[in-house]
Formats: sequence, C-alpha cells, structure tokens
Amino acid sequence: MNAVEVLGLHRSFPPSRGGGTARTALDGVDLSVGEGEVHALLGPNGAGKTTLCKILATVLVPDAGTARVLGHDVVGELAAVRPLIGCVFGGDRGLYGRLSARRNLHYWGALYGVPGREIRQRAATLLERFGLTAHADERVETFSRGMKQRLHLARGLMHGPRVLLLDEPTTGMDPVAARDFRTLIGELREEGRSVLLTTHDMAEAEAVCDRATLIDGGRILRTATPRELGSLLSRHERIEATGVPDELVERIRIHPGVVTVGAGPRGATRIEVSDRQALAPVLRLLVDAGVTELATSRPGLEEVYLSLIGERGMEVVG
Ligand SMILES: Nc1ncnc2c1ncn2[C@@H]1O[C@H](COP(=O)(O)OP(=O)(O)OP(=O)(O)O)[C@@H](O)[C@H]1O
Repeated sequence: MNAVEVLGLHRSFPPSRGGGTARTALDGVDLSVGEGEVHALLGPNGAGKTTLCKILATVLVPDAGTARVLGHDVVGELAAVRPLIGCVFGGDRGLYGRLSARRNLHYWGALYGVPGREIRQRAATLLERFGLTAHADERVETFSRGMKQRLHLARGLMHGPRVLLLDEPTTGMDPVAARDFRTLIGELREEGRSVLLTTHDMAEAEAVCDRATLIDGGRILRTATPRELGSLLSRHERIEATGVPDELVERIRIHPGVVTVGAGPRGATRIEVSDRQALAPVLRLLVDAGVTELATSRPGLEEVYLSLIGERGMEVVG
C-alpha cells in the first residue's frame, strides 16, 4: 500500500467576480508516494503544488479523480485520513499569535485527541527537537518567521502522523535551520514516516528526497530519483576547466565525442562529451596543456528542472 496514491486528479477554480477565466490548478495528476518515502514536489509558482497538498489534507475537494492516504479516500473517508496526516503549510495560518508556543502545541494535541498525559510530554519533546525550549512560553506573535516555521513543523508532528505534507517548509528559515531541517527529514524517514514535500529549492530536494516529481501548469512532467532526472537531461559528462588557452579550446571543439564547448561559471570553459570514453582523451589534452583547475560532473537536478520547465523556473522565489 502506498502512503499517497493520486489518480487523474482535476481541480479548477471559478473566475473571480471581477471577471477573467477559470483556472485549472490540477489537470489530471497521477502521483504515488511509497511508505517511508521522502518525495519532493517541485514546480514554479502556480504549478498546483499547494492545491494538491490541500486535497490530500482534506481541506479542498477535487473536481474529478481520486486521492488516497494509506488506502483511505480523502473525500469519502475523512475521519480515517485526518489522524494519519500532519500538514505544515507555513505562513501564519494555524498558529495562535497570542498563545505561547507550548500552548499552541497543547491546543493542537487536544484537537487531535492526544491523551492529556501525553500532550505535555510530546510538546516538551518537540519544542526541544526544534530548538524552541528557551522560547516555549513566549507569545508566538513575537517569534521570527523561522521560529514560526519550526513551530509549524512541531505542530504537524504533535499527533504522530504517519504521512507528512510539508508545503514549502523551509521558507523563511536561515541556512542553519534549513540544514537542521534536512536532518529532521532523515529522522522522519528512519521513523518510517512518509513525506511529501513541496519546494522551490532544488538543492534541498536533491539532498533529502528519494524521488522527485516535477509539476507545471497542473500537469506532472516527470517522476524520478534525483539521479535519474539528472541523466534524463543528458547522458553526457561535463568538464569545467579554468585557464584553457584559446587554441586548445578550438582543438577540443573538433575532438571526437565532444558535443559542446561553451562558457562555464566564473570564467571557466564548459565542455560536454557524449560518453565516458571521450572523457579521458580530452582530460589528457587539458592536463598536457598545463590546465590544473578541472572538474568533471553530471547535470544536477536544478539543470534538469530548468530545462524541463524552462525560463519560468527562474521566476520562482521563496
Ligand atoms: N482559492 C483559489 N481561487 C482561485 N484560484 C486559485 C485558488 N487557489 C489556487 N488557485 C490557482 O490555481 C493555480 C495553482 O495554484 P497553487 O497554489 O496550487 O500553486 P503552487 O504550485 O502551490 O504555487 P505557489 O508556489 O505559488 O504556492 C494557480 O493558477 C492559482 O492562481
């Protein structure tokens, strides 16, 4: 059984009162997240990520198609689905600014029917886990964005859900907190929980996920491991070399197996070769010419994403 199973999901929003046309947020989406899997959903603004999370979180109903969480239908079996999922939607919604962090967690625990004795213990453990113990009894409205985000995560874990839906969970976090977040995702995986995580951050997806799904305009483009996505873009090897003499650039350009030669980052020359066999002779040419700053690599998830989604991917902001 999958943690999440989505088939043919459609959802549109009617035009606003001021006019305009209906917006299709999801246009026949299929997606599965295995038990214990960390799955990233990557896409630019308006791709449909939040709409999908909201349907899985049972707060929005699809127009067509089905969505199941651990085998339970999100529309027909609400009562079964809700305790299984923990949602972190970010922003200010769902946190009570006038209450302390601890009280927010107590409230949420009670709402989810966590036994009274356990509520205090769990809240204290989560506050510690998210580095909020020192501020546990301060009003949440005084918290920074990053602290609120960590409290959101703690809240999402209060009732021990088996499936976590995290919508842009690191938005607003500083880099240290974002790194801790990666550790947290690893821990959740070890605990056997499943995670569906939406993000704009390719490095984050690549670092934490088992598989990533690219979504754009309400349609799924690809689902694959970060590594597979990389090799989809190019089966080529890439060399980046600094200080390559011009005449050597020209010789390399016409060398068998070399596909492209262009500008790389920070003044480097970027050479793409079509297979590993072409790699060694080109590297030898460079080394023989005294080039010492050399790196070989394969394309990362970010390049795949940009190539599939195109320039619009660049508009994405956190
Ligand atoms: N309540 C709503 N009313 C009208 N249109 C909506 C509503 N919610 C979403 N949409 C539209 O549906 C599309 C998908 O939006 P959605 O929020 O799911 O995208 P997203 O991938 O989460 O983007 P972002 O990263 O900006 O949150 C967008 O065109 C959006 O304008």
